[in-house]
Amino acid sequence: MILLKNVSKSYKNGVKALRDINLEIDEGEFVYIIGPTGCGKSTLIKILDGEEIPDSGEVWVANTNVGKLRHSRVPIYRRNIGVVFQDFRLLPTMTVFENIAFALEVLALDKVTIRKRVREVLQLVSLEDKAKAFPRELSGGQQQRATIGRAIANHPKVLIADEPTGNLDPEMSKEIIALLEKINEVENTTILMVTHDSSLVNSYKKRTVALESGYIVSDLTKGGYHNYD
Ligand SMILES: Nc1ncnc2c1ncn2[C@@H]1O[C@H](COP(=O)(O)OP(=O)(O)OP(=O)(O)O)[C@@H](O)[C@H]1O
Repeated sequence: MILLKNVSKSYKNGVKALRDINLEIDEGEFVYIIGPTGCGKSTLIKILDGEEIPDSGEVWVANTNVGKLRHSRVPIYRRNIGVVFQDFRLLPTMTVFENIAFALEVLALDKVTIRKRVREVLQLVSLEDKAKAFPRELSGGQQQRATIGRAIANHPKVLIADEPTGNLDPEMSKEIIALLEKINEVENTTILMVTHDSSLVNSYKKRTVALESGYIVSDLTKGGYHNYD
């Protein structure tokens, strides 16, 4: 599903954000990407969603050669990927239902199909009773669940969650991990969760790829990470 071959990326200021990255992630996998601040996690995400182009190497996501994607093809390619950030980014003037529906309306799907999928998603993220609520009326955890619902509405092949628990307390963080696991299982979505929270990674024992100074320093199938910072 995801394949990076000898990928390197430097910025104009000379910072080498990623160095010779080799990574293969199969369809349906759940993988944590962990590492200290500045290790290259965001750069990796930007390369996967076509926002940045690597200096060298190959990047394949869902049979698309992302590094070679023409600029005009990026929006269509991004339909394969759902991205969730730590700061939710829901539209404040729309209800939860409308926020999720909006992700499908831009794809010009018909109304009946949209309503059916939004109801299905609301059930999956356990927000059926909040369909008519506005984001400001929700707790942080509920807002993040709505954001995740919006990100998966279009059945993306890959869901990238960039520090999705960054603004949440430990209890809500657990809820979000449980939801991501459920989506991974029910929808068979390949999930990449970026975090710097080693305690979280160590309590869920899933494949964990650790980055440091732009290098992959470990890739362990049953988790495990020790931050030497
Ligand atoms: N647009 C940019 N221009 C120049 N340097 C950049 C740019 N974006 C990131 N960098 C640098 O590249 C390195 C990797 O940054 P990146 O944002 O990928 O790290 P990160 O692991 O996501 O960090 P954090 O956990 O703080 O978000 C850092 O040294 C950063 O300062």
